[in-house]
Amino acid sequence: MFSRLFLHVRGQWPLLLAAWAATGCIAALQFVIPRLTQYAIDHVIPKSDYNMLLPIAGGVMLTAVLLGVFGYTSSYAFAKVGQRTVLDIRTSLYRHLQSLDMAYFDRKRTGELMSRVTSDVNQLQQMVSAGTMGILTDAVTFIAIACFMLYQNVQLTAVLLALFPLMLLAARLYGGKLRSSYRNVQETVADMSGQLQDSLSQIRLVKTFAAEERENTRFAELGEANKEANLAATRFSALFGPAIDLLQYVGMAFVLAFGSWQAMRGNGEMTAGSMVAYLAYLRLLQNPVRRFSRLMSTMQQSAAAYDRIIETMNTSPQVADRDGARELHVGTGEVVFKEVTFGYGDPSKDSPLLCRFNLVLQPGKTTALVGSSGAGKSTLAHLLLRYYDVWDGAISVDGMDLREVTQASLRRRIGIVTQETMLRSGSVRENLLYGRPEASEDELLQAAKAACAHEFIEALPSGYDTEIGERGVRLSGGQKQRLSIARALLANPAIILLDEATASLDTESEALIQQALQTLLHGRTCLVIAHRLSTVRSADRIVVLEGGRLIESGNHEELLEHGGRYRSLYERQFPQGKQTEIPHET
Ligand SMILES: Nc1ncnc2c1ncn2[C@@H]1O[C@H](COP(=O)(O)OP(=O)(O)OP(=O)(O)O)[C@@H](O)[C@H]1O
Repeated sequence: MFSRLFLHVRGQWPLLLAAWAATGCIAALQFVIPRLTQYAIDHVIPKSDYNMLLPIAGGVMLTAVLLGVFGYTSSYAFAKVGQRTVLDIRTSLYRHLQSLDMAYFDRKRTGELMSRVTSDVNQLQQMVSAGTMGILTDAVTFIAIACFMLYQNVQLTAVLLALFPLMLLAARLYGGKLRSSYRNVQETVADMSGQLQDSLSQIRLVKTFAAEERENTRFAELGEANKEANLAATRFSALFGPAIDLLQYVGMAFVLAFGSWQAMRGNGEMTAGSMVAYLAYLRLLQNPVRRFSRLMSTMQQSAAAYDRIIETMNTSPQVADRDGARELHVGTGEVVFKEVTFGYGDPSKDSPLLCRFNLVLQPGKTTALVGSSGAGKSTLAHLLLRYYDVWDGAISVDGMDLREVTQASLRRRIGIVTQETMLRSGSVRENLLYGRPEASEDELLQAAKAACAHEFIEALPSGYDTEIGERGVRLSGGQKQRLSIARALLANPAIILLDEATASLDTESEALIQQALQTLLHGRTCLVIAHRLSTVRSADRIVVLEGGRLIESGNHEELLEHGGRYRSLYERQFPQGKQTEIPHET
C-alpha cells in the first residue's frame, strides 16, 4: 500500500526532503533540554555555579523556539505533500471512473461510486497528511532517542527496548482485524450515499408515490447499520491504546526500580541527574509509541478506504481504445452491422440478445426501427455508440470497424437525441455547447433557430444564460427535445441516432419538433427508434425487429402490402393514423 502511495508522492521530493530535514532537527533538539536538566542537577547545583543559570535558561528557551520553528516547517510541509497526494489520487480516481465502460456503470450504484471519490479519499487524506508523515517523524525521533539512551545506559535501555517488539507484534496482529472492521464502516457509508443519491435524484418519484416515510425508514436503517459498524470498530480500536499504555508503565516501573538501584549503589553508573534525564528520555520515547497506537486506528481506517479506491482503480474498462486506434473520418456515413451477436450478460454463460444480426444503414438515408418493447432497438443504438462491444461479428462505419477507431472520434461523429433527457445542470448555452465547446456564438444561434428553439430560449428569464436545473427540470418536455436537437445540430455529426419521445406533445410543439427533426435528419445517415407516425411513414426504410432478429424491412407501402408483422403493428397502433401514437407494443 505504501509503495503505491509513494507513486503519488513522486515529484514532491524537494518538499519531502525539507520536511524530513526539519524532522531530523527536531529529533536532535529533543535531547538538549533533558541534557541541560541533567547538567543543572549534577554540576550546577552541587557547585552553586550561579553564572550558569542564565545560559541554561537561555539554552532551554532557544531550544524551545527552534523546536517550534522546525515543528511548524515539518507539519506544514508534510500537510502540503499529503494534500497534493490526495488531490492526485482523487483526480486519478475520477479520471479512471470516466474511462470505465457502460457495463461497469450498469452494475454499480452511482451513490456508491460517489462515496469512493468523496468519503474514501477523505479518509485517505487523514493518513497521508497526518498519519504517514507523523509516523516518519516519530520513527526518526524514536531511533535517535533510543540510540542516545543506549549510549547513556546500555543495560537499562536494552531491557526497555525488548518491550517494543511486543508492542509492534500487538499492533500487527491487531491491524488486520481493525482494517476489516473499518472496511465495514466504509461500506455502510457507501450504502447511505447510494440511498441518498437514489432518493434525491428521483425526488419526483418519491413525492408522486408519497413514499417519503418509506425512504426515511430506509435511510434510518442504513444509518443504524453505519452506527453499529462504527461502534464495532471503536470497541476494537479502544482496546489498543490501554494495552500499549500498560506495556509502557511496565517499562517505567522497571526504570524506576533498576535505575534507583544503580544510583543507590553509588558506583557512578547512575546519578540523580542522569536518572531524571533518563526518565525524561523515556517519556520522549513513549510519545511516538503512544501516538503510533492512536494513529494505528486512523491508518487502518485509511487502509480500508484505500482498498476500496484500489479496487476501482484496478478495474479495467472492457471497452477501450486499442493501441494504435485511428481517428474515424466519416465519408458517406454508411453503417454496417455484420453478423452481430451480442447480449448484456456473459458470453460463456448467457444466451445472446442479437444473434448473427445484419443491417445496413444507407448513407444519407433514414432507417426507422420498429418492434415490440424489449426487441432490441435501443441495444442497436448502444452498440453503434460502442457503449458495449459485440460478442461476435462487427459493426463498421464507412468500412472501419468500430474497434479500430478511437471512441472519442466515433462519438463525435454521432449525434444522439433521446427521449430520456440527456441534459445537465448549467445554462442553456453550456448545454448547447457540450458537444462542441469551440462553436461560435453565430453557429450557436443558427443551430438553435434551425431546431426551433431560439424563440423559447430568448423568452427565458436570462435567455441563453438561463440555468435549466438538474437534467433540465425547469424546461418542458418539448423544450428539452428541441434543445437536444439544437445541440446535435451544432455538433454537425454525420450520423444521427434518434430515440423519439413517446409522450404526446401538443400539436404546436409536435409541429415544431417535426420541423427541427427534418432539419437534423436531412442528408445524414439516421437510425430512428420510431414512435411517431410521420417518421415511420417518411423513413427511407423501416426495419421490424422482434426478439433481437430482423423480421421485415422495406418502406411503409411495401410493408403494408406485405401484410406481415409491420401491418399488424401499424393497424393496432395507428387505427386512424393519429400523429402521436406509436408503433410499439408494451
Ligand atoms: N444495460 C442492460 N443490461 C442488461 N440487460 C439490458 C440492458 N439494457 C437492455 N437490456 C435488456 O435487453 C433487451 C432489449 O432491450 P432494448 O432496450 O434494446 O429494447 P427496446 O426494443 O429498445 O425496448 P423499448 O422499445 O421498450 O425501449 C431487454 O430484454 C432488456 O431487458
